[in-house]
Order: sequence, then structure tokens, then C-alpha cells
Amino acid sequence: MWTQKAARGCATHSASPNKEPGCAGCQSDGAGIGVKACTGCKKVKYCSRVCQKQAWTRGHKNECTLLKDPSLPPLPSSVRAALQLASLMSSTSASEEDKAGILRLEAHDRSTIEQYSDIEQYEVTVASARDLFGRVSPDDPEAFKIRDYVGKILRNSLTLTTPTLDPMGIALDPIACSANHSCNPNASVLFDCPRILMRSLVPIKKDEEVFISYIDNTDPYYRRQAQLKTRYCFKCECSKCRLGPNQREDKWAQSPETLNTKLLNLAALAAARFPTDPADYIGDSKAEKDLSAVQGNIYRNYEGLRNLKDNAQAIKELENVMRICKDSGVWPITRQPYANVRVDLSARMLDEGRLGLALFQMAKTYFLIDPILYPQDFHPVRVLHTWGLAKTLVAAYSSGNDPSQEVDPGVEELFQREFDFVVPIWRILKKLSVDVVKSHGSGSNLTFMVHSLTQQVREGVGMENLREIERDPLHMWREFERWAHYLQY
Ligand SMILES: C[S@@+](CC[C@H](N)C(=O)[O-])C[C@H]1O[C@@H](n2cnc3c(N)ncnc32)[C@H](O)[C@@H]1O
Repeated sequence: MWTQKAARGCATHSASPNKEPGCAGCQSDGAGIGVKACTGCKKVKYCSRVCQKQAWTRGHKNECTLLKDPSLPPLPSSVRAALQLASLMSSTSASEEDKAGILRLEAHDRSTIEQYSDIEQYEVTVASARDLFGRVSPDDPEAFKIRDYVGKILRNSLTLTTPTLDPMGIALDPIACSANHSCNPNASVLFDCPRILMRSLVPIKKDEEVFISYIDNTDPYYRRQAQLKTRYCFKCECSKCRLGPNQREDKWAQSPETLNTKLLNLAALAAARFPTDPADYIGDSKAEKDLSAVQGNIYRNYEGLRNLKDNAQAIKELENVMRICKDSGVWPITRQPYANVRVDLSARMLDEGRLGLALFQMAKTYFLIDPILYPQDFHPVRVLHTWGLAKTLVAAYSSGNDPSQEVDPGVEELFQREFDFVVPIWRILKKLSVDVVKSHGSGSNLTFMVHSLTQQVREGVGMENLREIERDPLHMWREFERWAHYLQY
């Protein structure tokens, strides 16, 4: 089952009455992809690429009816997911095999949820989903199974991401859901629409257990523990967690005692605004408590910014978050969420056409951060970041060679300094062509895109020239490495 956070409902269709609507999920025009109309409203359409799996379209039927009720507030994602699962299970178009797979999944219930607040949340979700389902399908016996469905979702759902790893909602797949969690996983789950891929990160022997990571395993220990407890109801005792809160993810650049005094006011402010969250715990000394308040503030700010539509505003605020990390004097650039904020900032800058600044941030991630957070060259996250960098280098190079395009001032300056973009483009793509097969498999969409671009560059530049470029007589690669140090934060 696939579900999505943001409900678009029938508004998408009515917003453009004269235009044949495209996909309400990914917003593509649907040309050449094929779109299917919702079986509920018969209007909103979803494409078979990103918003695939008919289940998604069927799930919309409930939302679509419910969203016509103006008295209803926006549905929480847990309620939405339960409604979609109930709707899927009662439909005739879901295969019996799919249904049997879902029915076999175990569910969490009051006995496995430990904290009172989480039980309360679970009961509210069950009651809301049952009530809403009853309004849409008054006589459907699936309503009585909603408690079990909520428990199944709580126990088994994985974060559904775009191919570039942006969270989109949740996914429930009987096979992917059979893997247990480790913060030091030997495999990863990737969404390569319409398929789910499970890829190994290290050699796995026959009969060895396959572990995936349900959460961002680059987060510090207490945050990982808190997330797994709240979302999946278990205490993680994986090989990394057994070593406690003193691994690389938890390290500070300097002792928390040296936290910049400017930030102490911020800490007091943050502590006053937010009750202590176990996810933010660092230690019991005054300095550690201050720092945990700052950390909580930073995580919450960042999470709030992820869905901000206004790019310019988001860039301003993300830069602010990064400045706080930098000014703290204790935050290493590899400690979360500093590292993730940088990646989001680069993506936002790209959307705004600020190629030069985005390139410098991406170079920092490429040279100084990713090799530490993701030690394997072919780690899927690292491969995706590298792919973003390669595409941005190509875009910068093309913009400077196309008189019809406005060149970003940062890129213009690089051209003036006679930087040869082709050196890093070729070196990165050549290696990426190999790594992407290991990370995503030879048949994945990403592999196809990486190989196509590599081929274009090979044909465009010519093998003879590329051999000279590989020799790099003017030391362009060394110059490129320096970019990682250009920006202050
Ligand atoms: C997707 S299921 C994994 C399959 C699970 N073994 C089962 O049979 O349902 C996720 C659930 O398995 C349990 N689980 C997964 N990894 C675990 C771990 N490392 N330690 C303890 N429980 C774990 C948790 O209850 C979690 O909600």
C-alpha cells in the first residue's frame, strides 16, 4: 500500500477546469506515462510512475469523499493511512495475494506500546479512522478491523521516499516489512518507482539476518532510540546502540562546556519553549542540558522548514539554522541535523538558480561529510548526493556555454578563473557509473539516468579529449577540492 502525506483531493481538478489535469501526485503532465482517474470522484488522476499501484488511487476515493466535508480538519497521516488500508482491503481490485500479505503482518497493540502518551495517540487514531470510515462506508465490516490495521501500520510501515530520498508518506509492503531494524544495517530499502528495492550494503552470508534501518541512522543515539520507541515500540539493541551514546554520531567538535555564550540565551529560550524531549537528551551537566535545548530547537526548526513552500524564505531560515550550528563552536559538520540541513539548503538553492553557492555546499558534502556518514562509496544516500553534484556541475557548465542563458554570478566567476568543469564532471560520472549499479542495481531508473548522462558527456567531449582531461595537467581536481572550504558555514 502506498500513501501520501499531502491530500490534494478534488481541488487539483477544479483548479484548472479548462486543462486536462495531469498527475495529482507528482504534478507531471502525464504525457507518455499514463494516468488513471480516481474511482471515487472520477476526476483526479494519478500517474502510474510515481503514484503508481492502483491501491493509491483507490485510497484516494475515501479521502476524496471525506475532503468534501468542510467541517473536517486535515487528516493526520496515521488516520489517513488506516483509512486507505481499510479501503484497500475492502476493494475487489486488490489481489488476494496482496491482501493475504497484509493480513499476515503482525500488529502493535496496547500491550506492546509502552508509553501512556503513545497509547493515547494510538486510541485517538483508531477512533478517528473508524468514525471516518463509518461515514464513507456505513455498512462495511472492515470498520471493525481498523484497530488491527492501525497496529499493523504502526508496526510495519516504512517511510516512503521519492527516488531522491525526500519523505513522501509511508509504505506497507509485506516483503520489505519482514526485515528487522539495525542502526548499523547490512541492507537498505529504496523506492525505485514502481518497484521497492532491497540492496545489500555489505556482503551478506547465507542464513545471516538482513537488517535495514527504519530511521535516519546518522542521528545521535538518544534520538534514534526515541524515534524507534515511539514509532515502532521497541528498544533498539543493535550492534551500534549496544555501544551506547559515544559513537561518532554523538561526538562534539569540542566539549559542550565551550558552547558559545551567545547561544546560551538561545538555549534558555528553547528550554522555556519546549518541554524536555528524550530524543534531545545529551547529558545531565548544565552545559549538556543547555546544548540539548539548542539541539532540540535546531531539530524542530529544521523539521518545520522541510515542507515550507516558499524557497527564498526556506533558504534564509536554513542558513540561519546552519549559522547557529557553526556559531555554537561545538557542532561538527558531520553531526545531524547540520549535515542534512546543508543538503536541503543546496537543493533549495538549485531551485532558485543559485548554482554557484549550491555547488560549494555540495562540494563540502561530497568531500568532507558523506565519506564519514556513509563509509561505502556506493551507499545509496552518497550516490544520490553525488548524482546531484554531477548534474549541477553539468548545468553550471552548460549555462556558461549557452549565450541564451543567464549565468549565475558564482558560476560566472568560476569561468572567469578558467575553471575547467569537465574535469570534475567526467571524474565523478565515471566513478558514479560503477557505484550506482552497486547501490541501485543495473535495472534502476537512477542507473539509467547516470549512464545516459555519462554517455552524453563521452560523446560530446570525445574519448581523445577525455583521456587528456583524465590526466588533469592543470590540477583542476585539486582546485575543485578547495571548493569544499570556500563557505564559512
Ligand atoms: C517491519 S516489522 C519487522 C518484522 C518483525 N520481526 C515482525 O515479524 O513483525 C517491525 C517490527 O519488528 C520489531 N523489530 C524490528 N527490529 C527490531 C529490533 N532490532 N529489535 C527489536 N524489535 C524489532 C518491532 O516491533 C517493529 O515494530
